[in-house]
Amino acid sequence: MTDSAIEPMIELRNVKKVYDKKVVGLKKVNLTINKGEFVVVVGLSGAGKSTLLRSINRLIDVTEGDILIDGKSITKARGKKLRLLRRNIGMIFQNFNLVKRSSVLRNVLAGRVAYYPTWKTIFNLFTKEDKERAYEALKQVDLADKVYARADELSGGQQQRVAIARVLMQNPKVILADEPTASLDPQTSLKVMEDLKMLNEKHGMTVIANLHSVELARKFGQRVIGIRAGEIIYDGKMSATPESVFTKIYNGGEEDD
Ligand SMILES: Nc1ncnc2c1ncn2[C@@H]1O[C@H](COP(=O)(O)OP(=O)(O)OP(=O)(O)O)[C@@H](O)[C@H]1O
Repeated sequence: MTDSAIEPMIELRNVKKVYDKKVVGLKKVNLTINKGEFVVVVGLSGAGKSTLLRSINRLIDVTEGDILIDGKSITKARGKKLRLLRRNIGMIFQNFNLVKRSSVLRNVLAGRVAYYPTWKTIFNLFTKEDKERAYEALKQVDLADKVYARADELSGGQQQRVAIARVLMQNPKVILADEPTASLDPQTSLKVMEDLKMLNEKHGMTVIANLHSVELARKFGQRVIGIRAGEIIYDGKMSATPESVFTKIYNGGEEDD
């Protein structure tokens, strides 16, 4: 992206999250993520990485502050407005979140539910065009041959790539990936990250990924955000980030777990 094309996609303004009136998840976070960025978030367990991602699509409500998605406040949105904003945000979870007893095709089509009235999705009335799109999405993650398989017949890495095809069907502006490779082996993790990179580069989606692996963070992130105890303690271009930053984020005086 050229500098002239820099536009904010996600803006957090003084965002604070306190759980049960006592546990601090995020402390007055101010952050802007621009359109088309691939951002990795790193930090110890309990630092607040999931809280950050879950606040952005309002899986959890923040205690204070405001979050804007492409200029619109998700914090204040209700009803239809909230549904439309959420349609612009895709999620990838550590545990894939597939309907395990359903077919791969059905799972990928689920990416379109926000575009249909509920009764149509209950009766599985997806258009022929969407079924073709689902097949195309599966092709892009190299799983076209699994279209009629049951989701739970697939390996963990394949299931995560079905989740990526589902996000492709949803066609959001933003993807939030919460530890997408935590339950996968190193080689499969690499493939999943390559697919996320494809969504970013080929489809222009803005990606924020929480990662435990510094190696994967280094390889795929253009920008790195370090979080400790609910605060952003580092934010910079990956290419300009020395190893010492990671050492500090992971060994900076916080107890692990
Ligand atoms: N639902 C909840 N209720 C109460 N406290 C919570 C809840 N979710 C998270 N917390 C607390 O908020 C803080 C931040 O947790 P969060 O899950 O965001 O961290 P994380 O960096 O994503 O960690 P991990 O890598 O282990 O998922 C922690 O102290 C955690 O115990």
